Amino acid sequence: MTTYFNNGVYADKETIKVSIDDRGYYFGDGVYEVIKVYDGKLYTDQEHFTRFLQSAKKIRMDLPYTIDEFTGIAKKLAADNGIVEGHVYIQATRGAAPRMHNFPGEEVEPMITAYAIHNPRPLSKIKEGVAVKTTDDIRWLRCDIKSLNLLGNVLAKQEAYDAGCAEAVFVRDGIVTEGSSSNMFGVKDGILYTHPATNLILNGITRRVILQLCAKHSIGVMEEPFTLEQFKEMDELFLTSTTSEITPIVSIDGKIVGDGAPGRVTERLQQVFEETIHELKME
Ligand SMILES: Cc1ncc(COP(=O)(O)O)c(CN[C@@H]2CONC2=O)c1O
Repeated sequence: MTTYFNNGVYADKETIKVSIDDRGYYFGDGVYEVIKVYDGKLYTDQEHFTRFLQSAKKIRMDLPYTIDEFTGIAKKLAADNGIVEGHVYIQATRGAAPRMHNFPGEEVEPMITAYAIHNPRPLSKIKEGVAVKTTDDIRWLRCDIKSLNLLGNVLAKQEAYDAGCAEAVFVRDGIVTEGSSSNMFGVKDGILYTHPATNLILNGITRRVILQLCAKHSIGVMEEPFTLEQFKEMDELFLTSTTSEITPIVSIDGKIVGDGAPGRVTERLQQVFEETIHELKME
């Protein structure tokens, strides 16, 4: 599998050597993106690479390429590896230097790696829905940065898996924020609710597509905080992410959501989301 490694080197993954002094390895000092590939084409790549540069800037790291240059790297990886349905993973760390918390000298360049892999759409989960488990949101207060600092997310996801659930729902001071690797949505009386895009959540690209689709199809939206109690009383729940698309939630902490099947508004959004994928394929 060809992999992108600093300065345009495309090599077999097994041949790439990353320094043990890399700050991503020491501190999680870096940022990342996951870009979906449908029918061999990148989906919402401009939005992902815009966020990639924004995340880097938020941690005071300058990346050496433009959005279009990153898009070119991702397209080449998808093409070189013959990816039809999958995703491109890309990350940038602050580079390799002797371990010290403060930033290394300017001679140390960011270390960028990327690869493209097959990853079929989770169609059964999208159709049937998943169970989720709540957990305290004990993460730092810059969840808006798509950083490599994912220990809080990893522990939450494992806690959900240990309980036989697919995702963890973070609750901070009684308010539902997001999932360990997804955004959270609820539907009550036909109105869509989701946490506002603040420092407490990642402003997901899929989340943005959903809100655009709601505006286009006249589905009311309330981007305001809601309590876990309110979340559990919603008629429908679903989660979104690049890899999960729109996945219905059929139970939360063992409590059945609605009638236990994906809701009407959820399925409508899945339908119009599917149309955006079809439009990409027709380009
Ligand atoms: C904490 C968190 N919130 C929300 C999202 C949804 O964002 P997107 O809609 O932009 O994907 C993700 C996606 N995380 C990526 C998506 O797939 N795997 C990941 O780690 C995430 O990690």
